[in-house]
Amino acid sequence: MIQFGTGGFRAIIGEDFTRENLELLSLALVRLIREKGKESEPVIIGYDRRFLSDIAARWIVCVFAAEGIKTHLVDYDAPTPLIMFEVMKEKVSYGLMITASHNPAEYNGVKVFTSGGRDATEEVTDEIEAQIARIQKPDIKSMEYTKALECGLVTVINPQNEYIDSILNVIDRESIKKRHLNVLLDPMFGVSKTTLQTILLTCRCNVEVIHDRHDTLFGGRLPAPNSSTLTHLSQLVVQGKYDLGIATDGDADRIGLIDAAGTFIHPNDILVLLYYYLHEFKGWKGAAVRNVATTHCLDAMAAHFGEKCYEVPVGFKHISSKMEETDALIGGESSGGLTVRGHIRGKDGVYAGALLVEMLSVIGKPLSEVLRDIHRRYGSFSMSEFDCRMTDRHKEELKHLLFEEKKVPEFGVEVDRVSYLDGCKVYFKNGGWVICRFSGTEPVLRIFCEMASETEAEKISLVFRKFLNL
Ligand SMILES: O=P(O)(O)OC[C@H]1O[C@H](O)[C@H](O)[C@@H](O)[C@@H]1O
Repeated sequence: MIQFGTGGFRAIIGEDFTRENLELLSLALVRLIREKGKESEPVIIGYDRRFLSDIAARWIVCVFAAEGIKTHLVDYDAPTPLIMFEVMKEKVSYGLMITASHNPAEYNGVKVFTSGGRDATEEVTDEIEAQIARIQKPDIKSMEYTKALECGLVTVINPQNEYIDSILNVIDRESIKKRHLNVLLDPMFGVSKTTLQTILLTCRCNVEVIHDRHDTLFGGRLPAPNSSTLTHLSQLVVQGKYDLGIATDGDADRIGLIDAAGTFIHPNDILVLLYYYLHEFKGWKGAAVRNVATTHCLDAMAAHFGEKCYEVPVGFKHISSKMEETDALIGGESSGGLTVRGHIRGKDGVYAGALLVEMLSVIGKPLSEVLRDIHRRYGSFSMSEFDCRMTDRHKEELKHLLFEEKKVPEFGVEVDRVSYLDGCKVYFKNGGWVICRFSGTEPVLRIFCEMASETEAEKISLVFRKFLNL
């Protein structure tokens, strides 16, 4: 079955990530493209380093070719944001990326992009799902790959230089050059190495890279940059006296950061630091957009700047839409994805990495010190994150309790309101909050809580867990 979640269609290889399903999805998109009258435009296709990604890309372009729709194939493992960039640059309506992003190695998937280089909205993915439901299997045709190339239905393209230059053109290269920073890059066996290393080397940083061989098992780790997966990077940053450690997830749209002291800088803090830097140092004005599970420190900062901060459900497509609607300066999520106005509408770990190096060069202070100043000024915010794997049956039981009976526990803190925008989020009168939601990318339930201190956040999270017997 093909079902789109928070970030595209993701499934276990051989279970639902199969040739048959990918061909179905391709034909569904072909039909949608015809319905929208966009059949004269090429579709941009890219893939990452996961098992079967390159082969899957060929299955897909061959279906498009058989239907007479042209595709432009980036025929090497590339970052997701590079494919989004190409969709934006070529001013086409659709693009596809074969990736399951940060999911475990047994997964693969497809992300769909639309005009401007952004994740397809739910409306678009619903339309694709509806098209899929109407397709009979014998309808599917496929052209031989070499033939598709010969008749110009598939064109192999390489937009890497333009993507790299688009980032180099907006960052402050001269300030970075002056600092001669030592950066340790961890692509987590994924796809950021060439682009991010080239950008940083152009800015005269000394860049060393770890975990860069092609390993479809991602070295046995989850290709998601978080405090537990980046322990090796953190040790090496300290041992090698690097100024910064930068990690990106499997398809390089998310970022993880380790400071010179080996401390993991949470994506919430990355967002806050960047918003502060862009607004106060670069003079780039505008609102911030965050999802329901991201720090409210952004709200406090935005209020102080006389700007707005908008809240949306989890999923970068919602961030992109809100940024478009409000012309916001920055948008991001606590899961490590962010983008800035003027670049692609989707999240970009490569661009975020370059901006963070610029920020470090310009501010010239350790990030932990800048964060301390920020918290002194805008208040103290501490987040506790809890993930729990669950079966479909257990999920249904909890859904009933939370969303039909609408029950929440007694937290012992005054409640301001409860929202069901995405999951169940309880806002407290003291500015803290707790959210309980089912992931749209993995079979897990997430409970995130933000309070003024870590102890309080843990305490509230525990109340929710006990209430749900987790
Ligand atoms: O919490 P989840 O539903 O698993 O989503 C976690 C993240 O997954 C993907 O990376 C999406 O692109 C993000 O927008 C989302 O924040």
